[in-house]
Amino acid sequence: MIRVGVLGARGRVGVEVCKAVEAAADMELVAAVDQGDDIEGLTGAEVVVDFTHPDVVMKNLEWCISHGIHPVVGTTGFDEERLAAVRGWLERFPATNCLIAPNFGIAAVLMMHFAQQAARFFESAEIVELHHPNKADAPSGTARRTAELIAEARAKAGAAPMPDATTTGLDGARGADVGGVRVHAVRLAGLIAHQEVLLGGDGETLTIRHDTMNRAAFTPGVLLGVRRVREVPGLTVGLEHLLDL
Ligand SMILES: NC(=O)C1=CN([C@@H]2O[C@H](COP(=O)(O)OP(=O)(O)OC[C@H]3O[C@@H](n4cnc5c(N)ncnc54)[C@H](OP(=O)(O)O)[C@@H]3O)[C@@H](O)[C@H]2O)C=CC1
Ligand SMILES: O=C(O)C1=N[C@H](C(=O)O)C[C@H](O)C1
Repeated sequence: MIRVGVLGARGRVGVEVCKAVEAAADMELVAAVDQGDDIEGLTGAEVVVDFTHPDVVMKNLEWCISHGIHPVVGTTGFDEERLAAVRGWLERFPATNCLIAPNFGIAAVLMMHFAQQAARFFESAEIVELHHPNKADAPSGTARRTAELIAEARAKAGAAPMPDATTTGLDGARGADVGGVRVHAVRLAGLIAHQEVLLGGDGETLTIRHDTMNRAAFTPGVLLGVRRVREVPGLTVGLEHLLDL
């Protein structure tokens, strides 16, 4: 039995993660911790799943790693500086590993993978992410990661800058620039989590769309991470590394 703790246990995703861990035959939910609870309650867990908030996740990770607990992290807001800090903590505690995934949905991981594969065949690529209005961050971690993957694929292929003759207009109208890829964030009541990757070329376009219908959709990926994190040394970023893509 894997002893699992959950941070953000009363949150939208945390609730689903607790249910999934409790239903898994090879796991035991030993601690469910949320805002105002004592993090020391996680002592005794082998793996901790974190779905909290970008403002608190770094403190949580430092605590878990320094206590020899392997974190599986869904919380977003990671940039290179944050990832470097996590790598530094893991170097000090080399028996501890960490998985950070901007999206634990299997279909979302495939969407990112397909976008990366397609990127080099098109002149233009833009991303539209659409989420519920209670989301803390913009753009989404998924959109930011997708843009990075597209930018990497374009650079590797020696692609020219994307055509864009815009010189005037309202600030923000062209979205955020992530490595040269424009990312547009929609926040709309009724939505959960969705993304379109728009690719355009000579006389044709390709749209890759992903839709999350409920938050239980993240749990098979989270359980996979919990099962595998102890075997994958150091820091792993992205669930794709645990899938045979
Ligand atoms: N990687 C993935 O597949 C996915 C990632 N996410 C990301 O996960 C994060 C959480 O999303 P979501 O569940 O919608 O958010 P919620 O706000 O619904 O849940 C977060 C929970 O964490 C609690 N919390 C805040 N600070 C702490 C703390 N220091 N210790 C313990 N608990 C704390 C919050 O309490 P309170 O409300 O009182 O502050 C809340 O109950 C976001 O960054 C989101 O982008 C979401 C979906 C999928
Ligand atoms: O906050 C959310 O809801 C989600 N956050 C993650 C992100 O920022 O990419 C994953 C998914 O989009 C849902």
